[in-house]
Amino acid sequence: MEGSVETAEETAPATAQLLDGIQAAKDIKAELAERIQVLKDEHGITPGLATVLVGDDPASHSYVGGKHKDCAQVGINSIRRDLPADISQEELEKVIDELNEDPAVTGYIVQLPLPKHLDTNAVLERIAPEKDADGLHPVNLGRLVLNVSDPMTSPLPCTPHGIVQLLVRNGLVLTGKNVLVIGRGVTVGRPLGLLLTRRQINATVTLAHTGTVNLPELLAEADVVVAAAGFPGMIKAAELKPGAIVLDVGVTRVTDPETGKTTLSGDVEKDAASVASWMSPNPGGVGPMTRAMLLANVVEAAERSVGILPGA
Ligand SMILES: Nc1nc(=O)c2c([nH]1)NC[C@@H]1CN(c3ccc(C(=O)N[C@@H](CCC(=O)O)C(=O)O)cc3)C=[N+]21
Repeated sequence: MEGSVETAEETAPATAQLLDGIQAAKDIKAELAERIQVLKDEHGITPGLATVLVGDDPASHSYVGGKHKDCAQVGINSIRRDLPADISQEELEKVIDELNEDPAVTGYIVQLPLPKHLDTNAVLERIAPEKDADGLHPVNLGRLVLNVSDPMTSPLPCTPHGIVQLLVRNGLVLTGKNVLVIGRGVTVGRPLGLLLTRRQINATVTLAHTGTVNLPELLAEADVVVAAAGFPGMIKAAELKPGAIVLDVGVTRVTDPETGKTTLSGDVEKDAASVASWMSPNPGGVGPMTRAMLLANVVEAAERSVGILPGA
């Protein structure tokens, strides 16, 4: 049109900056590799992560495989305990007791979900708190509630800690911000609320869930949205406050009814990037950070065991 000068900036669609979990996880792994070298050279110990996998769910197998690859990359020994789907509670608890006693195992995880006939809470409580690499033992979650949980004393849950690291490492400050966490699960939403409201982060947190009746109003006010509900595509661009920071945590396997092909889908629609200021992709966002924080928990457990204070 005559008289109007269009610049590239005006015509190009706005796109959020990337909260790149692959890059941040790579940086964290490089830092951990150095600390692992110190543990080996100066203290004569090699950190070891064990995984307990019950049954043959393909998704669980692929996650556990990824964790062992991560360990190899940074110099952590890894130990696999793959157990039959029909294992009894008693037999599984025997394996837990063995891992608690095994000096080669610095930390370990029991891959969730467990088959329905097993008592998950009883298994998680049986893990020695100092070997709890997931940070999900009641003692460690209790320390988080009591706000005596920092890397010096006990592990933090991996996904919430990974989310905080992803924000902090990109220079994002949350003091006084309205953070909307969607999902009250024990591994993400509930502990994340506790982590974000500590003085170091100082955010104002709203924890929404399936009983929430005013999600649109909450979204319109949210400076930061963490979607960890497990409903594919539930968050759309038009619902967000312009400039919001968006973290997509949910993962759902979606099977196309026509092709039968299965893909992973996050809770956030891709077009949200046109409204958000920062957005974590899925995959490539919080998932790799969760895995990096698992490694961090194992390294920190090893450091504590020889009297080094992690983070000191
Ligand atoms: N005791 C226990 N601890 C867990 O931490 C735990 C668990 N059980 N059960 C299952 C969930 C799920 N979870 C993921 C971690 C990383 C990715 C991840 O790295 N995802 C990649 C994509 C991987 C892919 O393509 O399959 C990404 O987001 O880029 C995914 C999922 C940990 N979990």
